[in-house]
Amino acid sequence: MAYMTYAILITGFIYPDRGFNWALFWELLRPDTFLLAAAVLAAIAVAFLNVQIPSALGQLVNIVTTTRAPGEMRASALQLAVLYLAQATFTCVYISLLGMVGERFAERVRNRLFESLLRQDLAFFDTRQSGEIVSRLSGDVQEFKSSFKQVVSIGLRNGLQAVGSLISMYLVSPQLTSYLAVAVPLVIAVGTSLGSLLRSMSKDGQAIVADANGSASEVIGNIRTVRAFGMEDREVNEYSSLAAKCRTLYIKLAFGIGVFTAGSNLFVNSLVLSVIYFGGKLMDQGTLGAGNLMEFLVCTQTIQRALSQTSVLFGQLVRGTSSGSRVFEYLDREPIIPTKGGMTLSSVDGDIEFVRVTFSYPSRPEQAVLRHFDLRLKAGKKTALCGPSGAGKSTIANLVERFYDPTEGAVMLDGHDIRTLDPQWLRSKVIGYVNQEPVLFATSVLENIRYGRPDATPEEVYEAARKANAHQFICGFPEGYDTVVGERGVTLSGGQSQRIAIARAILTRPRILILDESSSAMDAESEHLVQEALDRLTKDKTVLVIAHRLSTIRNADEIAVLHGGEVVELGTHRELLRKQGVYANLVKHQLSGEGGYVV
Ligand SMILES: Nc1ncnc2c1ncn2[C@@H]1O[C@H](COP(=O)(O)OP(=O)(O)OP(=O)(O)O)[C@@H](O)[C@H]1O
Repeated sequence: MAYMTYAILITGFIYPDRGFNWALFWELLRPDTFLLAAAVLAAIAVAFLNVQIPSALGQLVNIVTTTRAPGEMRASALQLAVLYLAQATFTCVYISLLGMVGERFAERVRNRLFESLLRQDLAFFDTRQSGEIVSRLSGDVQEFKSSFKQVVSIGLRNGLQAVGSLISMYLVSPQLTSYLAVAVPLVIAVGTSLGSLLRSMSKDGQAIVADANGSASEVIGNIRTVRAFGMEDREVNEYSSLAAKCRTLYIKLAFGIGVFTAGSNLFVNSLVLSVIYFGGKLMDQGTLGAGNLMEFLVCTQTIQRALSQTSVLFGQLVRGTSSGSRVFEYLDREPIIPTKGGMTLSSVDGDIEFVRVTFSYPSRPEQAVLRHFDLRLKAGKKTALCGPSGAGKSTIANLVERFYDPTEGAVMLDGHDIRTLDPQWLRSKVIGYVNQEPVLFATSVLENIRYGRPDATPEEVYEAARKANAHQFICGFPEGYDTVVGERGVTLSGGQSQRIAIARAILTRPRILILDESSSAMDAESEHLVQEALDRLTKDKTVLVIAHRLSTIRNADEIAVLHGGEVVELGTHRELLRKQGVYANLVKHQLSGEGGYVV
C-alpha cells in the first residue's frame, strides 16, 4: 500500500502539463529508438554498477577490518577495480549516445515545427508576433532538448540507482531501511504541490519572454519608423516593463526552486545522520558489521546524491515540459487552407469570377469586408480596382491568391472553384504577385530574381531583368548580379526594388497577375522605367491591379470602383467619366489636388 502511495505521488510530481503531447513526442523519438535503447541500457548498466560498487566496497572493508587475508584482499580489490572501469566505460557510452539522440531529436522537432509554421494560414500570422513564433523555434526547442537529455540521463540513472540502493539497503538491514522509509511520502507530497505551482509559474515566465522577444523584434524590424517618430524612449519603456514582469516572475520561480532544492538536501542529509545514529545502535547490538554499515551509508549517499541531483533536475524538467508544450502547440497544427494538394488544370485562360462572395477576416469575424460581392476579371484583360482606403481592394487580391477562403460564395478560375485547385500550383504557376513595395531577401540580386523559379538559368534571369528594365542598373553595381541586397533591400531605391520584383514575376511566366501599385510617388524617370516594365509584363495576361495612379487606371480595360466592400461603379475610364458619379468625382478631386494619384 505504501508503495502504491509512492507511485501515485511520484507520478503527480513529474507529470508534465496538459499541453504536452506524448503521442507526438514518441513519434518524433521513434527514428532513434535503437540509439535511445542503447543509451538507456548503458545508463541502466551504470546504475547497476553504482549499486554493486558499495557492496563490493563493503566486502573489502569487512576483509580489511577482520581477516586481512592477502589473497582475499587482492581478489576483492580487483573486483572493485573492474567495477570502477566498467562504470567509467558505460558512463562515456551513455552520455555520448544520449547526446546524439538529443541532437537528432531537436533537429527533427525544428524541421517539423518550421514546416508546420510555414504551412499555417495567413490568419494564424495575423494574430501573432513573428518574434514570438521564432522564439518557439529557437529558445523553446533548445530548452526542450536539454531537458530531455538531462531527464533521461540523470533522471533515469539516478532513479534506478535509488531503487537499486534501496533494495541493497533492505538486504543489508531491513530494520534500518524501514526507519528511513517513514519520512519519504510526506516529502513527496509537499514536492508534488510545490512542483505544480512552479510549473505554471515557469510557463507564464516563458510566455512573457516570448512577448518581449516579439515586441523587440518588431521594433528592430521597424527601426526607421521608431526613429522617425522619436519613439526610442517609449519602446525602451515598454520593453523594460515586460522585462521587469519577467524578472519578478523568475525571481519567484528561483525562490521556489531554491526552497525545493534546499528542502530535499536537508531531507537527505538527515537521512545520513539517522543512518549513523541508528546503525551505531544496531552495531552495538551485534546485528550489523562495520562493512555493512559502510555499505549502507554509501547506499544512503547514492540515494542522497540521486535525490539532490533530481531536485536540481526538477527545475529543468519544469522548464522543459512547458517549452515542450509550447513547441507541440504549433508542431502539428493543421491549417484550414492546405498549402498543396488538389486539382491542376492543363491549360489556363485566366478568367476569374467572384460569385456572391461574403468575407470577413478570421481575426475580425464580426466585420464583413465583402458582402455578396460579384466581380468578373476577364481573361487577358486588365481590371483596375480603385476606391478609398479600406474599401477592400487588397482583400480581393488576397482571395484570388487564396490566402483566405470566402465565408460564403466562391472565387472561380475558368469555371472551377479555386478551393478545388492545388494552392501551390495556383500560386507558383498561375498567379504572379507584384507588390510594388516589394520584400527582397538578404541575398544576391540573382537569387532574389529567381526566387519564384529556383531552377532558372542565369541567362533566363538576365533576360527577365532586361525586360524589367533592371539589367542596366544591376550591371552598374560593382558585383553585378552577385550584389547582396540589405535585409529588406534597403540598399536599392524604391524604383529599383520594384523592377527586381517585376523581373521576378516575368521569370515565373504567370497567366494571371496581381499588381499592388505603390501609392508613393517616384521621380518621372523611375516611374517611366517601371511603367514600361509593367506594360511588358502584363501584356495579354489577366491583370488585377490595385491602382493608385491615374495613368494605370486610364489604361485598364475595366475599372471597378469599390466602396465599403461593394462595387459601386464598373466600366471603362470614359464610361465612368460620362456617368459623372463617384469615379468622376474621385478623378476630378485628385487631378486638382495631388496630380495623378487617385487614392
Ligand atoms: N489581415 C487582416 N485582418 C483583419 N482585418 C483586415 C486585414 N486586412 C485588412 N483588414 C480590414 O479589411 C478592410 C479592407 O481592407 P483592405 O486592405 O482590403 O482595403 P484596401 O482597399 O486595400 O485599403 P488600402 O488602399 O488602404 O490598402 C479594412 O477595414 C481592414 O481594416
